[in-house]
Amino acid sequence: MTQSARQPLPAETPLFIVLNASSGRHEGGEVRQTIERVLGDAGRRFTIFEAINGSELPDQARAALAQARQQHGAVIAAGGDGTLNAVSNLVLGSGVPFGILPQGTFNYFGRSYGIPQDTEHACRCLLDAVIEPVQVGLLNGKVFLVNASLGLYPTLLEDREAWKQRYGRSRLVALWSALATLFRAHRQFRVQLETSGQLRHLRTQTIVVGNNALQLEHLGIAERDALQSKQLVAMTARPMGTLALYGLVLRGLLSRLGDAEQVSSFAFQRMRVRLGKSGRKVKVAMDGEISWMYSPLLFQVADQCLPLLVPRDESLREHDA
Ligand SMILES: Nc1ncnc2c1ncn2[C@@H]1O[C@H](COP(=O)(O)OP(=O)(O)OP(=O)(O)O)[C@@H](O)[C@H]1O
Repeated sequence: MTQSARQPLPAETPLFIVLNASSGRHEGGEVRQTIERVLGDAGRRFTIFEAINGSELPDQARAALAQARQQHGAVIAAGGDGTLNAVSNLVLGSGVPFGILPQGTFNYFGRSYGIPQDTEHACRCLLDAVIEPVQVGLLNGKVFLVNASLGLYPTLLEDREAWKQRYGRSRLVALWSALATLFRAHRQFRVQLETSGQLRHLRTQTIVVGNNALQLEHLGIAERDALQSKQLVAMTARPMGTLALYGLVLRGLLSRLGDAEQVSSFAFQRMRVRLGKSGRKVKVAMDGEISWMYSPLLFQVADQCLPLLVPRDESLREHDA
C-alpha cells in the first residue's frame, strides 16, 4: 500500500487497551506501567482492560470494543500472537481501528508490519499512527493473522506450551520442544483438498496455511509473494519418519523448507479440506492457540481487511534482521 493511501489516526482518538497479563516474559505489571507512563506523559486518553489470563480475554476485548465504538476510539491488543488473534476476531468488521503492543515470543504479526517489540517504542508508535488495511485469513469463519494448521503442527504447539511452563519461553526452548515432539511417531491423515474446483487427495501428517510474509520468508517458501494478491499459502508434507522430520526442521531454520522434496506449497483464495466423514472433529491451531473444529475445514481470505495501526514515520518502524 502506498503512503498516501494510509489514513492518519486523529491524535485525540482514545485508546482502549486489552492487556493479557499472562503473555510474554515480562511481568504484566511492568508492561502496564510502561503503557501508563508513555501514554500519560503524552496526555493521550486511554483505558486499560486487563485480562489476568487467556480465559478473561474475550470479555475484556468485548468491553474495550463497546467503549471504542461509543467514543470513536481504537482498540489496542497487548500480548502475544494468540492475544492479538482473540481481540482481532472481535474487531474485524466493526470499523474500529486496531493497534498492537507485541509481547509474545515470536511476534510475527507485529514484526511483519514494522511494529517494535519493545513496549515503550510500540506505545510511541501508537501516538503517531496511520491506518493500514491488512489481510487476514479465516478458518471456518474464525480469524487467523499468522497461520492456521491441523495435525502435527498443533501438537508441536501444545507440547511447546508445556515446555514453556517448565523451562521458560525462549526461542531455543521452542526449538528443543519441537525436536522432542518430532521424536515420537505421528498419525497420518487422508485428506481431500478442494481449491478453485480442483480436487487433490493426499496423505499427510500436517497442513499449515500461512498469512504472514515474514514467517514464509524465514521458512523459505517461494509463494510468499502471493499474499500481496489476496491469497493464502498452504504447506503440506508427505508422511515421513523422525530423521526426515529433523531434516525438515533444519531446512526450516536455514530458510530452505520450500526446497525439500517432501514439502509442497501452493497459493489459494479458498480451500476446503475434508478429513474422512463430514462432522469429524479435528484439532486445529490458529496463531498458536489450539481449538477443535468439524470437518470440512474452509480456509479463505477474509473479505474485509483489518484496519491496523502502523507507525507513520518510516524511521520508527522496526526492520527485521
Ligand atoms: N483466544 C484465546 N483464548 C484463550 N486463551 C488465550 C487466547 N489467546 C491467548 N491465550 C492464552 O494467553 C496466554 C498468553 O498467550 P499469548 O499468545 O498472548 O502470549 P505468549 O504465549 O507469551 O506468546 P507466544 O505464543 O508467542 O509465546 C497463553 O496462556 C494463551 O494460551
